[in-house]
Amino acid sequence: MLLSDKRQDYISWDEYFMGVAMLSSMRSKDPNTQVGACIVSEDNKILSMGYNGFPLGCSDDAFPWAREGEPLDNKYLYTTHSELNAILNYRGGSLEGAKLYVSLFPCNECAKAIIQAGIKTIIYDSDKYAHTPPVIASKRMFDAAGVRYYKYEHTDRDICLHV
Ligand SMILES: O=c1[nH]c(=O)n([C@H]2C[C@H](O)[C@@H](COP(=O)(O)O)O2)cc1CO
Ligand SMILES: [Zn+2]
Repeated sequence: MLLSDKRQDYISWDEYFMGVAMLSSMRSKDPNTQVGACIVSEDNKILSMGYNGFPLGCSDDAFPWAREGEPLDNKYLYTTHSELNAILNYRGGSLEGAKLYVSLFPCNECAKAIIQAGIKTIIYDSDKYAHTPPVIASKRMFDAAGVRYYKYEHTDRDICLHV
């Protein structure tokens, strides 16, 4: 038998892909909630990434990032969610059978896109809106459609980037 000299403290697949999702979230201009997503093939290849932001051409300086106020004067009508951005950013064909790593549990609108895109597994971190109708509806649809979801398990490892 050959003795392997490989490193033992390499990061797991889940740490790797959730790390990429978290890094993507750092691109978000949303002052309150930054969300990142990373779509991965069944054989662990990264297919796409996304974060929450305004659509192309809609300047972060012209559109509002406020949470409150009149519907036309706050962010909710204008933001594209990280999961939808990750799906739309993929130009390579089918996402059938793919996995989605996301830093916040997907809302109902993203759930519809996720299901229709053929994504079959969700690995999420925060579920801070679990009690709200969009997330309750989302879980109801995932359960009906056979989309599996499980919470990311944090490890003790600190992953630092010094750039
Ligand atoms: O699944 C999601 N994905 C996603 O990208 N978002 C974005 C939209 C908003 O920019 C922000 C939520 O804002 P807030 O927490 O201030 O309500 O996160 C929100 C959700 C809701 O679950
Ligand atoms: Zn959403």
